[in-house]
Amino acid sequence: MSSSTTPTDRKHTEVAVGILIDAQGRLLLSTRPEGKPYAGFWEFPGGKIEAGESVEQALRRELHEELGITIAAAQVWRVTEHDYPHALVRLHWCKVFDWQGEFEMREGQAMRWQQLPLDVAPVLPGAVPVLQWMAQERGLDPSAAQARTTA
Ligand SMILES: Nc1nc2c([nH]c(=O)n2[C@H]2C[C@H](O)[C@@H](COP(=O)(O)OP(=O)(O)OP(=O)(O)O)O2)c(=O)[nH]1
Repeated sequence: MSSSTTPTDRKHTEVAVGILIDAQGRLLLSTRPEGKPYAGFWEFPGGKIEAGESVEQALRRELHEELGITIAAAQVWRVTEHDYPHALVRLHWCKVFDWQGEFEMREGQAMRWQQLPLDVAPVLPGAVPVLQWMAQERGLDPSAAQARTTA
């Protein structure tokens, strides 16, 4: 019998992620703040779901904390998983079309509104499938969703 830890032994970290889409169909990406794993990588805004929170509540809290905006209703669109060395994450992706307030980068992150294919890189690996689905929805080649350059 092996006592090693198999991937199924790891507990998922539940994460709420917002795909903010503006009137021109652009997507909001921001950089991961210093001090976090993958600092400087581009990601969609969001964060860990706390005990007792729904995905929507967690997303509303995180976007307020990180960006200073208040979102209207948000429904889960897709759920994905990614196994990082630092955590096994389950990502609950919500498209968000309505929000109130002015954007403020409260964690010192950079932010860009992006069309596909992106012109920022590198992107957090756990966000790649979602970029491919978004590209597919727009009739673009999914493999070209990310920037060709490496930043
Ligand atoms: N926000 C966000 N997280 C993502 C994306 N893709 C992806 O794999 N993740 C992963 C990275 C992290 O392991 C996890 C989010 O955790 P986090 O550390 O950013 O969350 P948090 O702000 O609540 O962190 P904390 O400092 O409060 O602990 O989800 C994405 O596009 N956006």
